[in-house]
Parts: sequence; structure tokens; C-alpha cells
Amino acid sequence: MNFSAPPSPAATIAIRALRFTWPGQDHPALALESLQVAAGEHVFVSGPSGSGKSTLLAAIGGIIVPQAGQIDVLGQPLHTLSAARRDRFRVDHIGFIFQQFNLLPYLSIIDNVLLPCQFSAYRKERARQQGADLTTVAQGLLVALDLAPALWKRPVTQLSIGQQQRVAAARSLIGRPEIIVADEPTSALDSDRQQAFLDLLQRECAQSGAALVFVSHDQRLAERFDRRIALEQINHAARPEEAA
Ligand SMILES: Nc1ncnc2c1ncn2[C@@H]1O[C@H](COP(=O)(O)OP(=O)(O)OP(=O)(O)O)[C@@H](O)[C@H]1O
Repeated sequence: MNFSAPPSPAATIAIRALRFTWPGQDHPALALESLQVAAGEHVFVSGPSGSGKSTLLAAIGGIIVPQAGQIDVLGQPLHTLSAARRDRFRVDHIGFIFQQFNLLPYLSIIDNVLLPCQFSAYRKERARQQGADLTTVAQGLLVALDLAPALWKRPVTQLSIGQQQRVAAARSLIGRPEIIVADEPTSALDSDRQQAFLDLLQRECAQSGAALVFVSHDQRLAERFDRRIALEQINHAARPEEAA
């Protein structure tokens, strides 16, 4: 079949001697000697504004390519892949939840959840193994994430922020990618809803065995993770004094 099966990994994510400088900048945004995430591990990444959190997630996703060092994801060194193969590898193996959710307003809720299966034969196949058909699997995820069937016919633009966020989480989880990456997914929610969302996300990740890399400013969420990383302490390029 024509999809990129993962090589067997020593660590789910392994970063060594990473240096990344954004185009046009004279100072690196990332300088990390070593960072590893184990299979199924839930890691909380915090750090002040400008400490490189989003840049790190972009590097893990192969969206940007470091000028030096190496990132292996599921045993695959990302720098050896062409841009097109990196894109495919990302959609096959990593579910992203962005701060702004990036839901497509012209698609139904179910079709938003199923989007990764449109781009990835690997995710589609894995989703198929989970249920009778893809729609049933998407619906099952929405129910697990507390999004009631009465809402499924609504345009995504008519959902609350918390509901949109749960659709985005279901989309990241469909087809059981090995890694879920979440960039400040709770920043628009009040404290109770943040905790509830994290409950659901962690439960689903535990069930699928996915590693979770969760970026947040909110230290109240930190204790619920296997490991906490203060990025400004390990990112030697970080200049948080410049933070807004
Ligand atoms: N597209 C870009 N082009 C140039 N510089 C960038 C770009 N994106 C980020 N940077 C710079 O890289 C550094 C790290 O930014 P990054 O967005 O990764 O930080 P962050 O920790 O995610 O911040 P925040 O918490 O504010 O989202 C900052 O100095 C920022 O100005």
C-alpha cells in the first residue's frame, strides 16, 4: 500500500543538537542539545512568549527544517525526507491541534473530523480498523469528546469555542496518529473547561497510545502530565527578556 509506515522507534521523538534560525533573523529561535519523548508519554511544554514553543512544534512536525542537528520522529530522520514526503509523514503520524483550530467552514463537522483521512491512506486505514465505517468512527470520537449528536448538523461556524476545540481534537485523533501535538489549545477557555478538555484529550491519547506534546502557558495544567519541560531552560537560544 502507498503510505509511509513508521520504522520502529527507539523514542517517538528524538532531537539532537538542533539549531533553527528563521529566515531573515540573525539569532536562532531554537538551540536544543537533546530532547526525547517516549511512546505514549504526555509532555507539558511551557515557556514565556518568544521562547520557541511554536517553533519547536513546527520542527517536530517537519513544517520547518533546522539548519543543524537532527529530529527523528518514530525513528525517521525528518531531514532525509523531501518537503512532500515530510508533509505526508506529518499527516500520517501527527495530529495537530492549533490555537485557532483551523476548522474548514465549508465542511460539515463530520467531514472536518475526517479530513486527515482524505490526505492520508495510513490514517484512513487505521480509522477503518476502528469501526464499521469512517463516519461511525468520527461520530464515536465526537461522542467521546462530549459533542452531542444534536450538534453534528450545525455549521462549524455556529459552534462555541469549546465545541470547535473538541471538533479539532477529534480531527487530530482520527486514525490514531502516534503523536498528538497541541499548541495552546485551551487558551480561549475558562478554567473548568480547560480541565475538562484536557481530561478528554488525555483519556483519548491514553486509549490510542499516542504521545502527547502539549504547549501551554497555564501551569495549573502542568501537574497532570508525565513530564514538564520549561523550554526557556533547555533552549539555549531563548531570549525571554525580549518577550512582550
Ligand atoms: N515566521 C517567523 N519569522 C521570523 N521569526 C519568527 C517567526 N516565527 C517566530 N519567530 C521568532 O522566533 C522566536 C520564537 O517564536 P515562537 O513563536 O516559537 O515562540 P513561542 O514561545 O511560541 O511564543 P508565544 O508564546 O508568544 O506563542 C521569536 O523570537 C519569534 O519572534
